[in-house]
Amino acid sequence: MAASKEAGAGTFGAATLGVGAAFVLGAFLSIYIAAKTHEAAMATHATFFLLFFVFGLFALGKRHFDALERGPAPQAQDGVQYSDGVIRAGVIATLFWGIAGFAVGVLIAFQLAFPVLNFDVSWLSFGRLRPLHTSAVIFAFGGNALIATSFYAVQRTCKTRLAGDIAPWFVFWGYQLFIVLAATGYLMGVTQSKEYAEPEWYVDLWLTIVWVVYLLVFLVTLAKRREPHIYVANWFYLAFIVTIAMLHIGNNLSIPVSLLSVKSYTFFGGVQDALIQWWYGHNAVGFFLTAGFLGMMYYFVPKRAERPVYSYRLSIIHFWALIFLYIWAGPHHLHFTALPDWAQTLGMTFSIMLWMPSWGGMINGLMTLSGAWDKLRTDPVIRMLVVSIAFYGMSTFEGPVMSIKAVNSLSHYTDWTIGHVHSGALGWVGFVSFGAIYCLVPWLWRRKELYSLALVSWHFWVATLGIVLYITSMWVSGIMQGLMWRAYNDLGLLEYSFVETVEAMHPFYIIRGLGGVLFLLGALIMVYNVYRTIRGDVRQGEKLDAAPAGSGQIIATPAE
Ligand code: HEM
Ligand code: HEM
Ligand SMILES: [Cu+2]
Repeated sequence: MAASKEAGAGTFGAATLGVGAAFVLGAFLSIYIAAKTHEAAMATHATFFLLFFVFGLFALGKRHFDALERGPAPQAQDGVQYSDGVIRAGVIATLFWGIAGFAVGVLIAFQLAFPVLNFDVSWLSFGRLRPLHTSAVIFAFGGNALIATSFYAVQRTCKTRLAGDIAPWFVFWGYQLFIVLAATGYLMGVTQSKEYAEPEWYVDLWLTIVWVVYLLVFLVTLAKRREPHIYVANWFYLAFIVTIAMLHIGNNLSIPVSLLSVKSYTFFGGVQDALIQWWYGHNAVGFFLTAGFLGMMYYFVPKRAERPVYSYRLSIIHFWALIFLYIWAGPHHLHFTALPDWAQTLGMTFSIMLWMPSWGGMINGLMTLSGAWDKLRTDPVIRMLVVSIAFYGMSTFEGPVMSIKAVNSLSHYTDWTIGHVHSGALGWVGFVSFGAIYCLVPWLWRRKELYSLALVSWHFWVATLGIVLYITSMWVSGIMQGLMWRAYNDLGLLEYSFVETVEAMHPFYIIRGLGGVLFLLGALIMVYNVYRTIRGDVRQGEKLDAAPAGSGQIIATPAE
């Protein structure tokens, strides 16, 4: 089906014309808004939209004329012409945004230690750079990694080409536009002040369009699969895509002031707004930072280890339990607030139960290596993947503990939360993505192996040391901070002033910053390694005892 579409590219297809028409309309709307608005930020963003549509039109035209004079069809695998170009672009975007996001993380870490680094410039102030960091690492780095790996896994496990010709590219470029709008918006002070959902209404609408196309590409690819079974990684990816759509729309319901203004007012007020926000925020962790990356784990760990998933049955239980429990746990972000007590207790209870399916997933991932444990020694990519699973286990144990109200009364608002976040973010999300990229690059660029496995090993150790410095310093700093806040003297007065707690945290902020530098350094080593691999180089004198895992076949179909 897809192949015939490729062959029949002689005339402008209906899809090309439809998308072209939509882009023309979009361009005119952008010009109108840019010309009429009184807000500099809106004018800037309308111009970005305009550029997107104009370049989009050129790209459509170029694609059409290239198709007219296309040479012999590219090489097929398993008799399928996979669409890999968009995945290659996704891998590069992941690396690019990863470096940007980590670098901003390092900067804001040092701003907390040395406030002079705010430079008295509003654009560079901590308040604007912090959401820039969180969005860059979660949505730009993590999101691109998820889109790219999901496009890879769904094609290979369904033995069919990705649905649509233009659609996957629209998802890719549309998503990059979303990132640029969000990031530049924060710098200009445009935000609706909802954590992890800072972008304003027009950016939200744009993301909704992109996301729906993403969902359609994924679903139609699944529907035209040439394998009877839908492999478990796809369920996790699908749960991620569907739930993020639901959360994004729910939490961003708002009324814009006018078509020409960036400002909007949220639908909800007071504690209802808080509850919706943390229903969103918690499940963004659950479905973006967890379910999506579990999809990655379920594809890349078995592939790299060349072993089937340890227990397919466990993966099914793990899946349903995880998605059922996660959705109720959001109130653990609102302990001791105006939220009714029963709701807080409900959130706590579901969080504690969540420990079980989380560890089910961890066990399934780790035990997939049974019989291949020697690969931990010989293959640093496997080592990276395994350690990511270990961090997943650690943060999903810490989370339930922190959700207990007695514990949360100490940990809430402190650096302990920040430590928890980054053991999940750096250890789990970061490492599983790095592992997947190290697998993907040789497969996508048709290289035998990476330029250097020794450099992967360096990346692994440098980054691991960075994570350890980050999270241990935050545990100490966080618990100290919490204890200092609640310390009373004999007269019943507070023992410490606020500024004394800030002073006490200073050394730990420096340690955290250094940890961040190491993590960033590791990522730069990866970029170099990937660059040399793409160029087709192999490092001299390197002993390759790790057998490269082949690509193109489904390694793990159900054992039953
Ligand atoms: C070089 C690596 C990194 C450094 C140095 C770093 C540093 C920081 C700093 C200083 C903060 C603000 C903490 C505060 O307000 O007290 C922060 C927040 C945050 N970072 Fe990172 N970060 C890094 C990587 C990442 C990655 C890879 C992710 C996710 C995949 C991530 C996710 C987050 C999140 C979600 C928050 C907000 C936490 C909260 O509000 O509780 N970070 N980071
Ligand atoms: C069973 C799994 C988990 C549970 C029950 C859980 C629970 C919690 C709790 C209780 C908090 C503190 C809320 C507060 O005091 O404000 C928290 C914060 C957070 N957790 Fe987890 N966690 C889990 C797994 C994870 C994982 C795997 C990640 C990252 C990949 C993660 C990312 C975060 C983030 C980003 C925050 C900070 C939210 C904010 O205030 O900005 N969590 N989690
Ligand atoms: Cu949560």
